[in-house]
Amino acid sequence: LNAFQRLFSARQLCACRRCLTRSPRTWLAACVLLVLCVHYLLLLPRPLLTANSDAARQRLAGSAGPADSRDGSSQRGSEGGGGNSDSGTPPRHPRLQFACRRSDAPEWPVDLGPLPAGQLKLRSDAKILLLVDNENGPVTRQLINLLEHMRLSYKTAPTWKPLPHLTSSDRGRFGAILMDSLSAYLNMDRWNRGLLDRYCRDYAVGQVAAMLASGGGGSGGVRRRRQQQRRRRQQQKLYRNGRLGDLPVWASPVSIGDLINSSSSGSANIGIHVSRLSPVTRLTKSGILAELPLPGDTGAGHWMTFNTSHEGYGYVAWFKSSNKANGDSGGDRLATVLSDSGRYDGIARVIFGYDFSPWLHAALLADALAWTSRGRFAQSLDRFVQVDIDDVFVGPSGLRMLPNDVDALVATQRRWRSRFGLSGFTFQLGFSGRYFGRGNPAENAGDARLLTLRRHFLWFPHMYKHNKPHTYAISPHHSGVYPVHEPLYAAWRSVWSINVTSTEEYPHLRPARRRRGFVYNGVRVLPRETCGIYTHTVRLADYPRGQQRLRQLVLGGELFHTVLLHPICVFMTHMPNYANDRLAYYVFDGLFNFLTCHTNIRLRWADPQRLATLYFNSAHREERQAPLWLSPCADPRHREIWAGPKDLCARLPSLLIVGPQKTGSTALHTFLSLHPQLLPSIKHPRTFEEVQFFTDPNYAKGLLHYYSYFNYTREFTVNFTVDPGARPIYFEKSANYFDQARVPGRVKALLPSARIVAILMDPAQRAYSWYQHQLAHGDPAATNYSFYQVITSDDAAPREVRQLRHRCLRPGRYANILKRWFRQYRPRSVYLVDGDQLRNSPAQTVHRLQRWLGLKPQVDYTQLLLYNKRKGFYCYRPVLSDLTVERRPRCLGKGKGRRYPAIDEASLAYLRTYYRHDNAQLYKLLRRHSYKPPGWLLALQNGGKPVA
Ligand SMILES: Nc1ncnc2c1ncn2[C@@H]1O[C@H](COP(=O)(O)OS(=O)(=O)O)[C@@H](OP(=O)(O)O)[C@H]1O
Repeated sequence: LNAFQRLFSARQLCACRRCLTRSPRTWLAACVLLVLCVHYLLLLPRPLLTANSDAARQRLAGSAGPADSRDGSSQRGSEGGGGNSDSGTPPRHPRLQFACRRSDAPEWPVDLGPLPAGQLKLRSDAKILLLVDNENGPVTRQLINLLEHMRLSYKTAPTWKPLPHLTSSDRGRFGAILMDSLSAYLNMDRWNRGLLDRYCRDYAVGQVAAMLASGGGGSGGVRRRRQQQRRRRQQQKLYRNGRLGDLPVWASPVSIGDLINSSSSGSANIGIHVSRLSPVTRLTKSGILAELPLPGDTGAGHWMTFNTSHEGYGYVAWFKSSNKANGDSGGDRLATVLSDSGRYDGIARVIFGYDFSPWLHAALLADALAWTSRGRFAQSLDRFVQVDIDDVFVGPSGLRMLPNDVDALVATQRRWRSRFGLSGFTFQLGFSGRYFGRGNPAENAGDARLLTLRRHFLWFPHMYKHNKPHTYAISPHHSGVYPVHEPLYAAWRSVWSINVTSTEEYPHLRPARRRRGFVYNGVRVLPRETCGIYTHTVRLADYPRGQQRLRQLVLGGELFHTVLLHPICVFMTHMPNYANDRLAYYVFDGLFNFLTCHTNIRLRWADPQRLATLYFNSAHREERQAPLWLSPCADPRHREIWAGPKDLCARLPSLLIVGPQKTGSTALHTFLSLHPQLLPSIKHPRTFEEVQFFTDPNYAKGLLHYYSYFNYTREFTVNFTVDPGARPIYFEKSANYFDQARVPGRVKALLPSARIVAILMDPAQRAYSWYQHQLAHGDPAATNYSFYQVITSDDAAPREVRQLRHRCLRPGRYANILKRWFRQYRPRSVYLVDGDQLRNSPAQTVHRLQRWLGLKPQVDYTQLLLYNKRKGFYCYRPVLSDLTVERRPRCLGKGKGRRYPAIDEASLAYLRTYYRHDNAQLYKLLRRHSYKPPGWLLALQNGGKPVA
């Protein structure tokens, strides 16, 4: 009836009724017409007729093809009602087709038993321990990528080395153990394996591991080859009888090619069946049949399949070749993902027989982590999706939206709301008024239609004349959003009260998994994701590097991963994606269909205000911080859009003395300042020579704040005539940079080619010096507790004592801290000063440093630094602007080089033990990177005897 009503207008229908009542001949004609219609309807494709039947529902829900063609036809109706009836053209946009199938395999036994109970005393910020056999291997990279996507914190440790500390103060540090290679775990040395298993049992921590048929890939390098050989040997040892070490599981590799060939009807009937009953599946829809080859599969060919008869094990996913269909004997089923509820040895496990490149394994990995951790690492099933359309009026004539495209926009909103549960879904349109009505007549009609239907959408001001304020605004990155265009944020707040926006890191995008939101100047900035379509992607046939790429991106690729693993996704699309081939519908319909077919994800929509509240209040609390300030100097496009002072790039420091505290950093800073080419930062009234920009709360003050420390005229410093080729080097010293975890990344982002100087002195002496410093400042913890009491205090001690202990001990763990810096800077950009040498022979120390910095001219520090008997330290002779040197040396302030009793024996002994492991690590680290270890470290490694 609906179809009839659509085919004929109301007037035609009434006329028809009048005819029917008048003549019997018309009655006859009507009957013939009716018979023809019935006949036609019976010939219609079955899914339409049996939409409620089970089979049809599967096909409709799963296959974007038939479902969408139905939707397409109804949408066609609505589009036709608006624009297409004008032109009479059929819908132009392509549809993304894929098979959505349900498993019909008999269910495999499942482990319904409870997970083992342990003490469950985990630290509240429990991490995942990622045990890797191949640090740079593809599986490790995949795992790290997925963990970053899920924002789960992790610690990587090699399987063949001693395990990291698993507990701290009676609490477990790790909530799950993830491994790139089960065979490496099974071949671990007995002590490590015992320790790990014991930890897992005691703290009810599960294990998730991959077991590859090939034993892990990788090529090149002698070391790499040796590792491969080792792995191969491990595998061979493991397969002697096919049993996986001491687990009651047998494994055998299987080739997908062979499986497909052996199937009677080709690849169509080969797939991975996901259990309907397994307790592991959560994000992944149970009972699906994922077709092979799986989208996202990098195609290594061989899968590892498992077999077990132990009742504690359950099959999460398996192959079943169709030529043995309905094989209730179970002989043709080959498990690819296996779960172990822990009834065998008290440890819950999930084992994967392939890497994590296929989307199914990415989803099952998230499920496995949630299951083995009893929900600790479980994400919500809600996924909020917002779609922005940039520059709705901007585009060359011939590519812009027509009235029917605008109607399709409204119809799509409605369809997504009802079909995908995106209740209230509304497109956000970027208003760029300057370009309104700049197309051909049909396109101008499209622009007009957009305005007529304006209330169907949300709008944000964008680009030219931001005269449509709304509480959500997109940063116009053309005018310099990145790092953050500070005046723009200020204007948003003060003029339009805008407090939410989203942004990309223009012009260098980070991969989706690394994008983070931030709050700046009261504006909450959500990270924006890319969905593979841009202004220039207009037609599917012309999609860059082939349409197959876009297909893969949606069906299990990066875009699928983005929504699968991120609770909140803001996508930026562009006006031409909704005209022409309407690629936006191709992408999002395909994506939503694929997600609803294969996962239990609940698609949601919220307006930007709510979205920002959700994002910053719950899921990403830690992101309520300042943005990461990137250098506007590194890229010409950045420099072009930088709206701040033009000499910023020349003035940003290229040398940083990072501490740690109490190692002589002030002395080094003062001595370096004597050099005419080195220009220190302006003094701060409270922190003196220290800028402390990269630590909180100063970091939030922004780039201009940092710049202000270096914005002075040359007269401020000594006006030497230096080598004409030499340029001034701005530098700063902040001793608290060294051990703050966020600082190396922040420094690298803003000063990518800076040189870093750190001073290493005996950590025991450093800890004691800090205690004396606090004592001199009247710190109650230092006043009321002895040094020994402070450093040996435990978690039951008063808060201020624990804090002091922390500040005494933590910066001395040099190896761990230096590794953080080495992750950002190559060792050749990091100079390490021996603290004892700086104190006892500063001239030689600074000479070496000025050579490393390549300074011209070289300054003779033996003339400038003189030992002062009264002070017991070296003092300096200031250099005057007329190149003369002051006669009377000046010493550092009374807070540097204090007089206090020597450290007591008991404290020293305690600290020697405390730092033993760290010092050994430091020694190795320095050797590995070809540094000469400082004298005190050599002496300690030499059993306390000084080394010549
Ligand atoms: N020439 C000279 N003059 C004075 N002091 C010197 C000098 N060379 C090294 N030292 C040692 O520097 C220690 C202070 O370190 P910092 O400047 O890094 O301290 S701070 O973190 O900036 O507060 C300071 O620590 P204390 O002896 O505990 O006061 C000194 O041991």
